[in-house]
Amino acid sequence: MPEFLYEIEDLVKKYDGRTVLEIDDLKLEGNKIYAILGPNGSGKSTLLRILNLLEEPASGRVIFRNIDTGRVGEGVRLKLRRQMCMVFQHPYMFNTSVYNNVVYGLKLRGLPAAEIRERAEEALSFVGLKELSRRSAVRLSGGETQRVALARAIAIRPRVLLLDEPTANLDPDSVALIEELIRKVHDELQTTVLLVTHNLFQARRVAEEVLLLYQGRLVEKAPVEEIFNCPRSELTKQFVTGKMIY
Ligand SMILES: Nc1ncnc2c1ncn2[C@@H]1O[C@H](COP(=O)(O)OP(=O)(O)OP(=O)(O)O)[C@@H](O)[C@H]1O
Repeated sequence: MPEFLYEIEDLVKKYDGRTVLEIDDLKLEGNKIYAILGPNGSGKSTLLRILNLLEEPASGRVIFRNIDTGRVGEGVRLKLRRQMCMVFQHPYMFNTSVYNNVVYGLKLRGLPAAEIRERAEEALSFVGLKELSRRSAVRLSGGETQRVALARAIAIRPRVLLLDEPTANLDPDSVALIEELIRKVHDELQTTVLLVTHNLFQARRVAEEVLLLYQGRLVEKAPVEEIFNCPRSELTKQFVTGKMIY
């Protein structure tokens, strides 16, 4: 087992020549829940996409489980990507049943039919939606849609779950349910979770460690209690106390 799940070294990401992310050193452990916080445009989603190997940095290294992802071919990269799963704020649902949406990634991976069925049923039970399996996935509430997206991700049994604002625009009950599921995925399936959120309270409730980004830089990375109670950086202090204007 590698000591770190991810190691980032001297990473620079640019869009149209403009640097949007610059992280010198970041190490993430396996089997933890991390929240990624920061103002709009601070690079949270970009960091998530880079960790998901969806995008490559302009320079620097992204090491996943001791493998330098910039030095491998497409085949290995795909294998690494299949250990990760990203869930978006507005997950895309195929216009078919909930069940068919959950089995999609499993079919893509060519798993045997019996295992596909077993995993899909297990995942739908996990998120408490077994009774909705035959329903149309495009006619669900926002909270149900997120739970189907989580079931679809869980069925793949990823090592890392990357969540980009999964509860934005949900009502408080749905938010509570999704947060409970995030913890359950971590506790019962030993999945590492990286959660991008604007909700400071959510970070406090769910995360074990917090990363604060500001203008593309990693300002602070610390256990959740430290970030909220005794942050080292003045910027973090301003951010968590709501005094940062942005
Ligand atoms: N595909 C792209 N092309 C050009 N610029 C981009 C692209 N994606 C992001 N950016 C820019 O990169 C910077 C970081 O964006 P990013 O979406 O990662 O921030 P964020 O912290 O997730 O923001 P938010 O909280 O608003 O979602 C922003 O200035 C954004 O405009």
